[in-house]
Amino acid sequence: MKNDIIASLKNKLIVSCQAYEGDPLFGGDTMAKMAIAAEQGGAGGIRTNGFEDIVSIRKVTDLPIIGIMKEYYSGYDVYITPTYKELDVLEKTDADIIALDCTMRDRPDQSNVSDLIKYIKHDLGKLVMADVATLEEGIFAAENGADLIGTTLSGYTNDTKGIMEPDWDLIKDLANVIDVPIIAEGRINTGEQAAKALKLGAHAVCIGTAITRPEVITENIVRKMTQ
Ligand SMILES: CC(=O)N[C@H](C=O)[C@@H](O)[C@H](O)[C@H](O)COP(=O)(O)O
Repeated sequence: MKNDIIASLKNKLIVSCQAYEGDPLFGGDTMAKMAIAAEQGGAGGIRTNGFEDIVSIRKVTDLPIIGIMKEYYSGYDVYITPTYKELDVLEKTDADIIALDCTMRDRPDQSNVSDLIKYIKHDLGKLVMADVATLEEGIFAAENGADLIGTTLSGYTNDTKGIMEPDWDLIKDLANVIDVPIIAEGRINTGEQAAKALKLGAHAVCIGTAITRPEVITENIVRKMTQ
């Protein structure tokens, strides 16, 4: 069953359906509609944030769901499923896969990546997607049992800040070095880029902003029109 879920994602597009409080599309109802639209368009999986959105999306699709819970703790940079507290919320959902920050940065509850991965796999019985920013973090997460490795955090840590394109080198290096399937994620905005990620060895591609954040898509177009 678990292997089937991973196999079903091969060469597929995962659409990240996320909106924050204050965003025009915020809410479980709109995120569920986004997920339906993604499925109609041929997506093979959904990534989404928080209890309400996961539950709302599960009601409308059988596609594999990657669930995260973003929580911001003062004094800490880790915010994608940072502590056991968020895992205990995600446990109550039907997300198939739980994604979490697997960088080496300090976590608010002093937990560590290795124990968190074990907890998700063995105690919660769910698949683990490790969101990383570097090759070393990807290798560490794979060695510690992660089922999928995502390039999600490249460009968003002190070490990797300033990368504006998808991190092609990271996608390629992870795919070459690690047996665990790689999800190419972060700043992939076109079909051509998604196809390139697969060619570099990614198992699947996850796209958010370019599909599900119309305010950002609009802003980018308007900016180009006024340049
Ligand atoms: C760094 C971070 O917090 N990434 C988040 C992870 O869930 C989301 O905000 C991104 O939208 C997602 O990774 C997809 O990336 P993009 O939106 O670039 O296609």
